[in-house]
Amino acid sequence: MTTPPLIAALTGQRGPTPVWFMRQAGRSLPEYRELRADIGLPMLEACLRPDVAAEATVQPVRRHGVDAGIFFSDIMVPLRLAGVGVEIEPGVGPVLDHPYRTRESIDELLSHRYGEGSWTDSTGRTRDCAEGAQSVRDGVATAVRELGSTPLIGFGGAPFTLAAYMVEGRPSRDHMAARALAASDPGAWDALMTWCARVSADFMTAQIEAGASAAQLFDSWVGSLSPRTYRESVAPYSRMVAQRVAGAVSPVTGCRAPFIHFGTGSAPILSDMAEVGVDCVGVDWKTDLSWAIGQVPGKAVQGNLDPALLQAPWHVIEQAVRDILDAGRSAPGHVFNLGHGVPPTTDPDVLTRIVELVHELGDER
Ligand SMILES: Cc1c2[nH]c(c1CCC(=O)O)Cc1[nH]c(c(CCC(=O)O)c1C)Cc1[nH]c(c(CCC(=O)O)c1C)Cc1[nH]c(c(C)c1CCC(=O)O)C2
Repeated sequence: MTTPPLIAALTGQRGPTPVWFMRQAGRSLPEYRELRADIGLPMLEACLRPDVAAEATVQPVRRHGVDAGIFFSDIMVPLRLAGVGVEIEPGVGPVLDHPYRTRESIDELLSHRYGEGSWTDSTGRTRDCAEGAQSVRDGVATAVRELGSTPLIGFGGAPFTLAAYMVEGRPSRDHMAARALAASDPGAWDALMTWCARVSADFMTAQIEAGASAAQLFDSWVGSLSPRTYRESVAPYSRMVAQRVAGAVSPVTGCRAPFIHFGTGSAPILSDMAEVGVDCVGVDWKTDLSWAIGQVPGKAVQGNLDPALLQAPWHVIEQAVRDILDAGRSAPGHVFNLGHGVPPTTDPDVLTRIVELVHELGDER
């Protein structure tokens, strides 16, 4: 069986440049909006319907011809399946029943484990977390079957990004409360970050053992940290996730899942992120790709088209794609992607056209 271009690029083998898009499943697709309207479930419950998760995963692959599916779930799902009260507020993001910023609230959390306990759904019914964890595995297995030879990427949230939502209780611009806790109560911070690392690693492991061939750890909000705080208070926990996930074997490849690590605002810490134990570093749109490649020698890179350019005239997009592909050739491996997620208002035909261009030009690698 030939190695899929995504896996080849992530493992430093020569081959055509693969392309996929963060947030490719979602509101930019009319078929996704129709699917969500038909089922009428809140986001996190929709993620726990195996049929819905599989269909949402496959939709962008079917439409765009991308070289990977990413499992349709959310970084908040493992928290929900550990019994944490959290919802996704449309247009806002994750909102928790209460913040976790005292030692008492964090100690109470430690008794919760991924797939244990219960939660209450939108109809008021008490749901079993173990049933939800099985839905994740079933959704991955269904998506893998429907994807055929196209690999599936499993994912999770990095400990800092999860902890930032938990301490703040909702989205925050600067994560001040989370950063204050790390500085003022290292014991509470260690307990919270260790818990987030374990819950997210268990979620990613479940996806790999159900058939995902690669894995991505999203540290979306890592850009609010100083390099010193990242190295001292965050990197050790991201390393815990990478080490735990490295022990998972995909039944599709028979191997561990190549590990991609992405964050936004990460230029000052790119080399530190690479050192937590990754095969590939995702580069945000604010960072010059050639410079980034120099920061992470020996690693594949992923990215990094500015999502804002998706609104630009085609000649602007084409030149940017060419520049990124040219820069990517100097890395051991390059996966073409955006420098963050697909904006919900994106014209999906533009994404399809970018895939065609990358496939046309990327063969010259
Ligand atoms: C920070 C973060 C979250 N979730 C995620 C991150 C890291 C990626 C990133 O930085 O964008 C990860 C994520 N969330 C989702 C995916 C599935 C893959 C994909 O979308 O392609 C992935 C990989 C589904 C989703 N997760 C969410 C959507 C939008 C839900 C919808 O409107 O249908 C999707 C497709 C909801 C969500 N979930 C979260 C946010 C900020 C939002 C947006 C809220 C909004 O603007 O309405 C938390």
